[in-house]
Amino acid sequence: MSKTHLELTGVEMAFDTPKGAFIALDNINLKIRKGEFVSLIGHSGCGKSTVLNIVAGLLQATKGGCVLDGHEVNSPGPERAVVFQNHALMPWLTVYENVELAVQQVFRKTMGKQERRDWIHHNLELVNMAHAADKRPGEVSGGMAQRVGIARALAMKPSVLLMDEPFGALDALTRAHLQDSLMEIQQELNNTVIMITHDVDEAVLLSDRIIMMTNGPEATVGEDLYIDLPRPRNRVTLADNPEYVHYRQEVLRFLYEKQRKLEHISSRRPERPEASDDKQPKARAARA
Ligand SMILES: Nc1ncnc2c1ncn2[C@@H]1O[C@H](COP(=O)(O)OP(=O)(O)OP(=O)(O)O)[C@@H](O)[C@H]1O
Repeated sequence: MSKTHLELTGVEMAFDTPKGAFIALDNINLKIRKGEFVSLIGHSGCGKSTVLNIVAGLLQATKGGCVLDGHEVNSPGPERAVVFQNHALMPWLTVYENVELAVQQVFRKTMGKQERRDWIHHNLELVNMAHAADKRPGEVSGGMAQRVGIARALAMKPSVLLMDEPFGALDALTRAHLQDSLMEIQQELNNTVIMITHDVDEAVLLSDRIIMMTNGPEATVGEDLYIDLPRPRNRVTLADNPEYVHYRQEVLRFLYEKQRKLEHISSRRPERPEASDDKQPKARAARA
C-alpha cells in the first residue's frame, strides 16, 4: 500500500459573517494515498467545496491544515489542478490556446516549443478534442468544453486533480463517456483525485473511496467507504454486481439518514440564520 500523499488534520473552517463566526467545517481528518480516487459526497451546503478549496490552497483553514507530499498547503500551486463544473475556459482563446496557457505557466522553462506543442496535442487527444483545437469555447458543446477543461488540468501534470462536480451540467451520455475517459486516464497517470459529486452511481463507479460528509454547520467526515471493485470497471456489468449494489445502498442509506435529520431540523427551526440563503441545504434525494 502506498504512503500518504495528502493529509488533512484537524481542519476547521470558520467564516466571518455579520452574525458572527459560521463554523462550516469542524475537525476534518483525512489521509489520502498516492493515486487514490476519492469522492466527497454529502448534502448541499455541507462543506464539500470548502474542503476542496482548502486543498486547492484557495482557502486557509482556521484550525489545522493540509499537507501535500510533506509540505503544508498555503496557496494554489500547479501540482494541484482544479476542474470546475463549468469548465471556466477563456472564451477569446481557442481550445488549443486555452490548454497552452496552462502549459506555458508550468513548463515554459522546462519544455521546448515543439515539445510543448506535442504535449498540448497529446492532452487534447486524451479527451478526444484534438479535432477542435482551433475552435473557441463558444463554438463547441458544453460537454466538449468540459473535456477541454479536463485536458487543461491534466496538461499541467498535476499530482492532485481536484474536481468540483465536473460532470454536473452534462447530459447523461456525455457524462458517461467522460466518466469512462477519466477512469482510463487516471489509471494511466496515477494522479490522486478528489472529486465532489451529488451522483451516487458516479461516486461508486469512479472511486476507490467515498467520503460521506455530515450535514453542516460544523460538518465533518461521517463515513469513509472503501470501494473494493476491480478495475477497469464497466458500468454495464457492474449494474448487476451485488458488491456494487451494496456500496450504492450504503451511500444512499447515509444520505437518506442525513436528509431525515435536515427535515427534522427544518421542521423545528424554520430558518438557519448562519448560512447564506443560496447555500441553504436543499433536498437532492433524486440525484444525491
Ligand atoms: N465565504 C463564505 N462566507 C460565509 N459562509 C460561507 C462562505 N463560503 C461557504 N460558506 C458556507 O459554508 C457552508 C459550506 O459551503 P460549501 O460551498 O462548501 O458547501 P457544499 O457542500 O459544496 O455545497 P453544494 O453541494 O451546494 O455546492 C455553507 O453553509 C455556506 O453557506
